[in-house]
Amino acid sequence: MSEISAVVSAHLRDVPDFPSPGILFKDIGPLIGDAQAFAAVTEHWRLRHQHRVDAVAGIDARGFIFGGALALALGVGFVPVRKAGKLPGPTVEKSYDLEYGSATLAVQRDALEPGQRVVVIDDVLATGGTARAACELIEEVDGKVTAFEVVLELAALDGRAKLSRWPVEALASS
Ligand SMILES: O=P(O)(O)OC[C@H]1O[C@H](OP(=O)(O)OP(=O)(O)O)[C@H](O)[C@@H]1O
Ligand SMILES: Nc1ncnc2[nH]cnc12
Repeated sequence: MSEISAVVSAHLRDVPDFPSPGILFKDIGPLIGDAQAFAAVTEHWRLRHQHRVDAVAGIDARGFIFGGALALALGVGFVPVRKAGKLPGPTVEKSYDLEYGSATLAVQRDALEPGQRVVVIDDVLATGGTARAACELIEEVDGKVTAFEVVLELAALDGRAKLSRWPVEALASS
């Protein structure tokens, strides 16, 4: 196990039956509550994406926490991929299914300049529905997705199968 994988794994909390019965929820609370662990994640990604991206996109809501920190560390702008109905002005939207429900994501049409390179950030990759919708939205507003980065991958749910068009990196897997 790599050092960053061990740090992440040591700072995640399992919460059974949340938000609905049968779901084993992976809580990132302890990870972002620990300054050193949070910084280690951000620094790991900064080194991987430095000089390779023009913007960071984060997925509502937990992807905002990690993506915002990474954008600051890289010195690039941040693009929020928000739950629908929250962003003003013209948007593009996409509906999708996730492990415990369904939702719609939105991005502002003018969020990027054509061809800008974007790394998409989230906390958990489960079935992959959320991540695919987010990556497709970035492409719809003319961005180029360089990678999808996630803190934790739930490998048994095979979210990667929905993301074959983009490089996928997970800091830890369970
Ligand atoms: O791979 P999937 O099955 O699509 O699930 C992964 C998504 O589920 C969670 O988001 P949620 O919609 O619960 O939003 P939140 O961050 O606001 O809690 C998580 O933060 C991912 O975005
Ligand atoms: N099991 C899980 N834990 C945390 N976030 C999730 N998003 C989708 N499935 C999840």
